[in-house]
Amino acid sequence: MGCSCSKGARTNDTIIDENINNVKERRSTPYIKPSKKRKNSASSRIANVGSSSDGFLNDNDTTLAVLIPSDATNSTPMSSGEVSKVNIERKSSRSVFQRRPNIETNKLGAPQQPKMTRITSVSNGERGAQVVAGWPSWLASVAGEAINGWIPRKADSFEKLEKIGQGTYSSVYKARDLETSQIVALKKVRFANMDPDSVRFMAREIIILRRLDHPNVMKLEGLVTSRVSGSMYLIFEYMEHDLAGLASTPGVKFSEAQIKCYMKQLLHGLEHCHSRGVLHRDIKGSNLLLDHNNNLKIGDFGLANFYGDHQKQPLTSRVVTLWYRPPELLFGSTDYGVAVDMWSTGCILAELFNGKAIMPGRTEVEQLHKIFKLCGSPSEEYWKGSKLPHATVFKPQQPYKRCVAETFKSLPSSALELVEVLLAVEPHARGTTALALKSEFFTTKPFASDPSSLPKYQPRKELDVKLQKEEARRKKGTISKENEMKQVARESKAEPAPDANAELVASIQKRQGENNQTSMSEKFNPNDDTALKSVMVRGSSRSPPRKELRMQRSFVQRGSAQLTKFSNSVAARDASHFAIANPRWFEDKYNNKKEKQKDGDDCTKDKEYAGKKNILTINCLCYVRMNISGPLVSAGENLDVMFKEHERQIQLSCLSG
Ligand SMILES: Nc1ncnc2c1ncn2[C@@H]1O[C@H](COP(=O)(O)OP(=O)(O)OP(=O)(O)O)[C@@H](O)[C@H]1O
Repeated sequence: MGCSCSKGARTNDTIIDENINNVKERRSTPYIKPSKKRKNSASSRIANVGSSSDGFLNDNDTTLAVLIPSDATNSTPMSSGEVSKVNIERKSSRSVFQRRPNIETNKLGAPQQPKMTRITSVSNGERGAQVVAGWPSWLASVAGEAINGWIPRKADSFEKLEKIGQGTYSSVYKARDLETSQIVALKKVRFANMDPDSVRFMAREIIILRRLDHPNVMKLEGLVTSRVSGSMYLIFEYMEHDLAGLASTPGVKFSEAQIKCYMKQLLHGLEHCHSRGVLHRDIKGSNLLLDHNNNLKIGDFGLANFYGDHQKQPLTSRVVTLWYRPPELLFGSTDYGVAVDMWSTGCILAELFNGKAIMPGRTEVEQLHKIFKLCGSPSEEYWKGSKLPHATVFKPQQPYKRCVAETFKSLPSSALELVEVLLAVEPHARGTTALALKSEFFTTKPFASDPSSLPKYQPRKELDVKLQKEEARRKKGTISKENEMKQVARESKAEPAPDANAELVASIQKRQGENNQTSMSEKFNPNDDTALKSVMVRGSSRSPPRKELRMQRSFVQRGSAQLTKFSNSVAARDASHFAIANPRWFEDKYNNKKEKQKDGDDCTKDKEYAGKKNILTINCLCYVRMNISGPLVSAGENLDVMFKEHERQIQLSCLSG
């Protein structure tokens, strides 16, 4: 899915056709008029309760309509030719409450890859109906498809209990559904001035979530929105844990059967996503949520997108958290498939046995180096056949030898075998979820445990929130040194590197590069506190070494031309300081036509989103310094020398810190 400002001359009607032809409505609950109450589903109830005391209703939410996923009972499939017509015609009479036709199937009954879905404006008639249903017009006009067929739930039918997570563009609250007494998670999405691009971005997440229906995929239960406040809540089942948090809990050690249990669920969930034409593109432990019975659900579809043969637009390569990012994305591939999720899955499998992340790179260059050192460099044929934008720059003069088996010799052989497959440097060799599920890892003893037979763990979310608050206070300098050390000791040992964090700096640099072809040394003043402030190396509380930026700076000077082309920097949370210190980035971010044309809409949106991730994410408990790096040599220079030098610089800067 791209966005409505994408290329091509397709009409809205065509777009609606595609969407309707390919969307399977997950809800089977018939639409119930708001005056009726339903008893069984959190998502299909309409409350009539008064205001909650926690302010949930205080920001104009008293006027909110509560949104309820709905379906009409009439769902007769129709030919694609009919769909558009009927859809357009029906919208006035049946408005938004019609059930969506099922996803198309091929002759064998297998679901066909959905065509690329575009978020698009709906017509006035449909929008009008959506507004009547309780949706704010700003939402209906931009994200009609995302809300189509659903009606709002009222905010006052939920009692907010506490904040349990802070995402990049969202806050997540634990809340009680007052109609069912069920505990749910409410993900509040903010929109800056109801900015259409961010609304579309959120809409893509909703459309994707609505297309998925599997026990191992987080289910979107419904939506709550405000006519006026510019925020919206996604309702999810409440999950007590996430895999990264659990794995890093002191005293928690997973057995082989337990790891199999989690991996099996992850692969089943992914299999479902892939079969529906969805790539997750951010598989990592913290996005794998677990309920109290150890049922795993893949969450956070904020970076997910559709893929497949129909996918004509390039996808962005700037997705997936760095530690879990496959080499083809680091090479700049914009035409990729399920293999990206398979790579991340391989990283998680090895990590669960290893007890810590296996390739914790801090820059994209370092990440690639770690990949080459562990998994070997790609074959000659791969390089020859590769049209990847950055491949020639990164081709080492001497191939790197693979040493996965030596590195993970302590793993059970069937696990190692699967790791070997999933961490193949060449994407086609990673196989599919189905193949992985048939591997010996799952078919030999000890078999995967039943989730409910696993130990029940103490919920950690509340603790995590406390830790985040402490961390925030610490950053403000209000926590004593002693407490700080305690804090560091509690930090997760396998906390991933900042999310898709190259994008922010890349965007900044790109924009700066386009406007001002000067070297980065002028852009990053090593004495500038905005770039250096509050930097903490993971697991250490020492202050940021200024040297690093200086060294990186001189590095950059050599390769500045390349750097403006594709910065591979890894910015930590502190990128936010930099971003904030560069307001022009904000001004430019939606106006850079050049970038849009070049990268396609998906790329642009994802970069913007990833940029936002850097700005807003504060839930990670670990911090790394901002490394300004990237392709530091011009094509033709010796890559091995570059890697060595890069590593030396990082080591030096760590030592000098
Ligand atoms: N259903 C849920 N139950 C409990 N906690 C949840 C649930 N969904 C999300 N969370 C928590 O809220 C936090 C943010 O959620 P999510 O990852 O969906 O948002 P995001 O803005 O995309 O975040 P990120 O920047 O980490 O990718 C996570 O740390 C997660 O643990």
